[in-house]
Amino acid sequence: MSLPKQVRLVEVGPRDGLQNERQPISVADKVRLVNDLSAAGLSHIEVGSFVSPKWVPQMAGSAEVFAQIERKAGVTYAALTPNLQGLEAAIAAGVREVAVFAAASEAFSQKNINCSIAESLARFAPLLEAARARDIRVRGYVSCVLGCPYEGEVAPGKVAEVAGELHAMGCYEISLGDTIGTGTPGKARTLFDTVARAVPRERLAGHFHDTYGQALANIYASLLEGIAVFDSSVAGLGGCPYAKGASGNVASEDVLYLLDGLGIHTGVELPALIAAGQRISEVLGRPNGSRVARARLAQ
Ligand SMILES: CC(C)(COP(=O)([O-])OP(=O)([O-])OC[C@H]1O[C@@H](n2cnc3c(N)ncnc32)[C@H](O)[C@@H]1OP(=O)([O-])[O-])[C@@H](O)C(=O)NCCC(=O)NCCSC(=O)C[C@@](C)(O)CC(=O)[O-]
Repeated sequence: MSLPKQVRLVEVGPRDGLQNERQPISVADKVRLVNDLSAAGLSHIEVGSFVSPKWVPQMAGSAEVFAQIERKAGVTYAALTPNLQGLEAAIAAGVREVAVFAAASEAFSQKNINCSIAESLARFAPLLEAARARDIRVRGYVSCVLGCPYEGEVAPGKVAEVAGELHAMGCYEISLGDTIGTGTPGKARTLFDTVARAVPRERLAGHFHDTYGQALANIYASLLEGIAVFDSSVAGLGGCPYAKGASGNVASEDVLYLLDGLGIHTGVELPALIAAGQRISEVLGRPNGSRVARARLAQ
């Protein structure tokens, strides 16, 4: 299969990137990050989550962040919602696109959202129905697609089953999450090849964490499978609070450098993205997790 000419980057830094941070991050800093990202040309930004504040305290101020961001035309500002309560809160905050999140591993599902995979899908059904009635788009995630921190290997067929159900329920796109970053390129290809039998390829996205340094290789392998949507996190921020050892998502700057090098259009400007990542890294007092940013900033 030939490489896609265009890729949509879904920036998950403000949500997946910051959700695990224990130190307080001001609403102003979160708003600045989102605005910096849209200014860099990102057209799809996950701004926050409407989940239980007891489970993920860092996302508690998401409504305030949504109230204060500058909304650029043509940019999707999305939020994670685990249930109807989250959807209602998101709608009240002016959100027009939400994401539900399931897993391909029972143990991870229990740890992350306190229910089985089947219960989570049953919980998402009324959410999708309510969202459809109010013209809210819903994206779906499947976690642990290339390994689970509690169960180990995960069968591609199980991922296909969960992804297929989310798609059948009405999720317009399914993002496959290598939550703990254990995937390798051959496995990523087999995964997409398998899941594409249940969900059309153009409805699939890749969400790779870089824990084992395989994320860019996995993205390249996925491009070869015809996947043209990738989630990434500026400065490589983040990790899931319910996946011990999950480091940040692959850095958006590094993915952009790869795609620019392949001549694949994204609409995102590397210098502005590097500046956004460096700024939030300084706010957090962390080294910048993007290799490309570090190299460019050292020049
Ligand atoms: C799903 C629940 C709520 C179940 O949690 P539960 O305790 O089973 O829920 P419950 O329905 O029994 O409610 C318990 C309390 O939570 C409240 N509650 C209930 N729902 C909400 C809501 N939406 N917003 C705010 N509050 C809520 C509810 O009102 C109640 O409050 P109380 O009466 O005790 O004061 C909980 O487990 C939860 O919030 N989990 C979120 C976990 C999370 O956000 N994980 C990180 C995101 S997933 C991820 O990072 C992976 C991904 C997507 O990036 C892809 C990848 O890399 O794999």
